[in-house]
Amino acid sequence: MKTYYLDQKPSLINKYLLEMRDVNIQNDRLRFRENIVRTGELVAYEISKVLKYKEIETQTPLGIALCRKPADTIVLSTILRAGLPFHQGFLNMFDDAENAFVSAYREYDDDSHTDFHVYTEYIASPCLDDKVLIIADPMLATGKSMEVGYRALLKKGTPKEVHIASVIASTEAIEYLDQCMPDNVTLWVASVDQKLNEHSYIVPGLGDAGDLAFGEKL
Ligand SMILES: O=P(O)(O)OC[C@H]1O[C@H](OP(=O)(O)OP(=O)(O)O)[C@H](O)[C@@H]1O
Ligand SMILES: O=c1cc[nH]c(=O)[nH]1
Ligand SMILES: [Mg+2]
Repeated sequence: MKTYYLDQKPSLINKYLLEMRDVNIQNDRLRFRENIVRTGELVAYEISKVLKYKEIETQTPLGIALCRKPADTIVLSTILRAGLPFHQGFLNMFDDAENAFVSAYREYDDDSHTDFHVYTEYIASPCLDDKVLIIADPMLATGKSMEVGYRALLKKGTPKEVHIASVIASTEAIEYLDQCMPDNVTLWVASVDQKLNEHSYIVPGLGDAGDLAFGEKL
């Protein structure tokens, strides 16, 4: 699985990551969501550089200009709920894309909140046959939500190319996805952290992305 690490080069992604991680800044929910949106926009721009384009002659007021646009239909998909602002960032850039939504949630096996299974309940997706599928989820901790979401989406068709995008991924999640995803999948991560804690949260990470964006859930 080809993987791009986007914080390795200087860009504003680094500043947005700092603000999302900082315990004194991240509790401003409006800023937290906006930083995820903005990171989504920048990751989408990076992905846009590897897509195929077709040439189109377009009429300007003064003549014909040869322009280009993405050749394939793009489907933006996300995993509810933390994925919503990240998805919005992608949609700001790929404004005429089709869209898909999958829910995934952890169900812990006991009160210690260590072992869990990931279930998916809801899916709304267009046909994915021969399209470019981008799956955006800000956090890849164990990688299981992404795997479950990806498998649920594949019931809606066979994309020609798949891009997985995340804000923070653990090394474990990258290794996990590397062994369970096929060759036509490319991973784009803003940043990588080495550790997971006993609850499978990324350390240092940023905490719970869904709660920071939308508030705590029961
Ligand atoms: O790689 P994993 O170990 O599967 O963990 C990552 C998942 O955790 C977060 O969602 P969460 O389960 O917190 O749900 P939420 O979006 O409703 O907060 C995140 O958005 C991923 O979907
Ligand atoms: O670190 C993590 C792991 C799962 N979900 C999150 O929001 N953060
Ligand atoms: Mg959460």
